[in-house]
Amino acid sequence: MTETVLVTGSSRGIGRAAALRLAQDGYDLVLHCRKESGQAEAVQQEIEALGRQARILQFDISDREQASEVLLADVEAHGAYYGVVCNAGVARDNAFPAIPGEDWDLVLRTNLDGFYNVLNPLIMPMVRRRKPGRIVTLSSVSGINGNRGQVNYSAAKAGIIGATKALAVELAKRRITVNCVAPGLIETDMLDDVPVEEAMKIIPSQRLGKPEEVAAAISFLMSGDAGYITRQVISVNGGMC
Ligand SMILES: NC(=O)c1ccc[n+]([C@@H]2O[C@H](COP(=O)([O-])OP(=O)(O)OC[C@H]3O[C@@H](n4cnc5c(N)ncnc54)[C@H](O)[C@@H]3O)[C@@H](O)[C@H]2O)c1
Ligand SMILES: CC(C)C1=CC=C(C(=O)O)[C@@H](O)[C@H]1O
Repeated sequence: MTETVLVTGSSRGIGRAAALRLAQDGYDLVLHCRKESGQAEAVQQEIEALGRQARILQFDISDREQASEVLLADVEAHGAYYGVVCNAGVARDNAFPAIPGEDWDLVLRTNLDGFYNVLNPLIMPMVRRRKPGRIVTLSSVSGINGNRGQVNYSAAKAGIIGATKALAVELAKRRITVNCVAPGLIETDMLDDVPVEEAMKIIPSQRLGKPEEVAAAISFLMSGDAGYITRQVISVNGGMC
């Protein structure tokens, strides 16, 4: 039977690339978007053209009730997932004294609370499958190193690493691995406001990464070959440290 993987925020960027790569790997997909269903439908069509199935869920990952309701209804209708990629995320950059409270809350509620809101309803159905499973979260070089202008984002992304490692310990004996991918600067809409020429000075590879290069790491962690890898953070960042 074909296994199913949920990728949050899969209408564009890294999430889209991950969904397409996982479809090429042979999984059926549960795509997810907050509201822009046109882009998600385009990804759905690309996946169906690859011969795999894809359905689309819509919810705001910072909305605990909505996330739980939509996810539990999908699991009830189609069964528990083999894999989950917690990819959706936002940044609202500013020097710390200038971060308004609402941008602190938005970034923490989306990136860090999103971990709980998406995974909490899904874990017990995955455990009850009594089969191997895979969870991959998305942190950032900012979560590992801390980054100027990203105190809110760095806090949330560091929190994701801690949460990922702790959940990995809880689920290891259930054969469910939990790992994190930490990208550096990747060519997506998220970089629209980032001064890329400045950033280039700190990237040894001297180029931005491609969403497909992050998707390749996610693909490996999702695979059967990665069954003995858990509680790890894999950086995809051109050598930034
Ligand atoms: N692009 C980079 O350089 C970079 C670097 C490190 C980490 N990341 C991380 O990778 C992940 C993907 O980023 P990307 O570069 O593809 O960005 P992106 O902005 O292109 O995509 C982010 C996706 O998340 C969705 N999303 C955001 N908030 C949401 C919410 N509240 N509810 C539902 N969906 C929501 C967006 O709609 C979008 O589809 C993010 O977690 C990001 O923090 C990106
Ligand atoms: C280092 C800096 C230019 C940077 C790191 C990580 C990002 C991310 O989206 O995770 C970027 O926003 C960027 O600020």
